[in-house]
Amino acid sequence: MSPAFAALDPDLINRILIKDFSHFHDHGFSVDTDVNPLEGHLFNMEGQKWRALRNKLSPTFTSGKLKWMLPQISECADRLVQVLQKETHGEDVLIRDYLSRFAIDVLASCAFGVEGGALKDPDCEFRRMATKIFVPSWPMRFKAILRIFFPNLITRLKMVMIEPEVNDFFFNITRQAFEHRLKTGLRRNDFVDLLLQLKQRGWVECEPEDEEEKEDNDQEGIDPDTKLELTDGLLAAQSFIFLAAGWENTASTIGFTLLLLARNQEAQDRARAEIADVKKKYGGEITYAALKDMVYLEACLSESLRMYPPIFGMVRKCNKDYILEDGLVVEKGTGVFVPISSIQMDQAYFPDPERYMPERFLEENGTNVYLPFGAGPRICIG
Ligand code: HEM
Repeated sequence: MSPAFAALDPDLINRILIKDFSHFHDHGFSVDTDVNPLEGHLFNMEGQKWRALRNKLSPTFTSGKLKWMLPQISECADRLVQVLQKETHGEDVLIRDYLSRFAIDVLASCAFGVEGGALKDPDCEFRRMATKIFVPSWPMRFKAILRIFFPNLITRLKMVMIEPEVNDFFFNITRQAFEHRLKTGLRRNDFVDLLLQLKQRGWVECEPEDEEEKEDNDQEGIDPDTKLELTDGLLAAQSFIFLAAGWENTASTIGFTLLLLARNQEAQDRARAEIADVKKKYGGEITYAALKDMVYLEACLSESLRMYPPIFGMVRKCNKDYILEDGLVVEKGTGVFVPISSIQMDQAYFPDPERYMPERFLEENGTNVYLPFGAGPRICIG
């Protein structure tokens, strides 16, 4: 077993994630993409390869591209409302399940270009396969635990880490989507279109409005010119992480926000009034600009992410000895942990931390202790 180091001081966290990132650029999960091609995604990639892939993928996650995908997201939201109206009959329901079905339909549509169908049929094939990523079989769970304690064993023994059925399902729908679009010329304004652009040209076009969002990730020790072969396997792995990283995080964020608003009538009334006002201003339509105008609703989501961050902590592997201010050395190979939820619930940084106060986020406070999406070059890309 290897030693680990937990960073609790905000300045130190800031140095690890941003200023001295070149010592901590990897998450530290060993993967063998020949055996597990779907594991070759951005989250698992390390060093030069990660840098090269992040440079290629970051233009696919600008607000301009999100605007593109809004019609697909709105369509799923309308379906969610219809299903709730049809199935609930004014009675209590487990909203978390509906949100999970909504999120999977959005991701199926945006990341794979297919209709997930989970809102219509909770047992649809897409949802069954996606569920197996989070609730794997017992042998897969055993291997996942083995990986935590003996990461190298998994790669040395060439163990399969994703159920073959799940691997084939997601690999095939991405390949079929590529083939279909190449044959028919169909464009859907989704992630598949962007991955196809990458496959064909090697880069994704940036709208002029997206220029200022371009990431500047030329970090010390990482060569931005590393060549990366954009195979179908590598591209399918990126749709796969879009699903794996986006599904539960999105459903849980909306779920907790609804719960907190249900418990805080004043905040709920203010959010409802804002939505009604903004809808009126935009002629009853929820456009991208209208969403940007819902500042209180955004503060409600931010406060919910403070209290219940879906990812409670971040991990890093120290890739180059690092000397702390008191002279202590964090040696190369040491695991580093940043506990997001404990910092965000610390009253030194957020007074009265148990209280739901969206107002905290109405003013730009430049805090470096609010980390639900991480920070620095490896911040959540979604
Ligand atoms: C409420 C929703 C979400 C939360 C709270 C969240 C949070 C996070 C966090 C904490 C990290 C780790 C950052 C680090 O290690 O420094 C991360 C990484 C990542 N997230 Fe998200 N995420 C969310 C939604 C999404 C969505 C919708 C996508 C879809 C594309 C996504 C894709 C990723 C990817 C690919 C990474 C790895 C980035 C890299 O290593 O360069 N996330 N996310």
